Amino acid sequence: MSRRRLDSRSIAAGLLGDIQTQISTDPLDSLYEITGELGRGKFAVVKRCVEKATGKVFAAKFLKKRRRGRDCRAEVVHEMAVLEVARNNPRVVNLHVAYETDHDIVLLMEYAAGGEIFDHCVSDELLPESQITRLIRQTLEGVHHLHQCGVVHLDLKPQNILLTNLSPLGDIKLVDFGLARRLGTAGELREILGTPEYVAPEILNYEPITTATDLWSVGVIAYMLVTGESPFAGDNKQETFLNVSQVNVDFSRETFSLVSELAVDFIRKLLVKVPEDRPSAADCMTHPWLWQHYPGTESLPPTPRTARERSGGGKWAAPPEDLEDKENFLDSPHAKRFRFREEDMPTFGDADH
Ligand SMILES: Nc1ncnc2c1ncn2[C@@H]1O[C@H](COP(=O)(O)OP(=O)(O)OP(=O)(O)O)[C@@H](O)[C@H]1O
Repeated sequence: MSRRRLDSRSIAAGLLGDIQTQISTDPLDSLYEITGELGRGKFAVVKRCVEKATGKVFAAKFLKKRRRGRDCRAEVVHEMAVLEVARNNPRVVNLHVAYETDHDIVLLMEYAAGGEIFDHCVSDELLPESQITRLIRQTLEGVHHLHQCGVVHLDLKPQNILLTNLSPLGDIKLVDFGLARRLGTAGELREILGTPEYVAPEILNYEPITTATDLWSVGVIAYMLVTGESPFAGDNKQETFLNVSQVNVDFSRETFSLVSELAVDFIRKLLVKVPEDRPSAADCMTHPWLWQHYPGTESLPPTPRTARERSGGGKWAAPPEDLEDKENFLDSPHAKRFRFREEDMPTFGDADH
């Protein structure tokens, strides 16, 4: 399987251009002090940055304006625009201000002090499911918000889900909107390539990209958090792509020996090849796995009383302000039930470890 190259037409598709945030050309170091590096990617480096006047810490993402000899300012502005679209959602990292230097645009963002959830996927000691379900719920809240705004993230992976605090474990913040795209503005979106291990089959098959593409990634992330393994990682890129396109995933008892059946059920429903068969973020929020450890609901399945079946791609109503408020969410007449068959359901209580 060969890796497709992005052409300028596909890159342009779905890019946002309007931003409200002023880009200052004043020297950054007059107001801020850089105190270390937090991470780096292909075209950006993220540094820890302290506001001199207040001592407040920010994450400064230095994005290269020229990449591979090409002017990429539009891509950087797009990343800012997506952050603005999602602004004020507690699950999405907040953009504070922006600066411009000769080579970079610098985005000063809210600092997530707890690091990446990736660290908890590769740690010897995995998180308890009660914490994992909380993090997945919050991730779904963020993803749901983006989808409500008509935006798909397209690069969801454990390295792009950060934590506000390490100990006690904080809340999640979604970062890195470089590959995010607006749906439905520039025709069909097909050609975006994320990280091989996390990329959905429709991307490899050059099929339309939809919100369901992000839900595949949520399935991969949940798999990694509960097992500590990457479900599709092969010995090389080709093998990884083959594993993804064949949905070659290990659900053996050995791998899942310490994992609840509800977790397996949740992940199985997301790692399906046909995007239309995956539950939406709102569907996922009603899956019983996510609520079995929720305070006061131990062993109780959620009861979406007025749930309606998914109606071929119909729109979701806005979720309640705080999706952690399970009562509101599930009692909403618009809440849609996760599409599991009754006979698929394990007995509650049996599954909890
Ligand atoms: N707001 C933040 N607070 C703390 N750390 C951050 C923040 N934003 C980013 N980082 C760290 O920097 C890393 C790289 O950030 P980001 O993914 O946005 O850069 P990128 O260059 O777009 O990466 P890639 O090329 O992998 O897509 C993150 O994985 C994270 O570890």
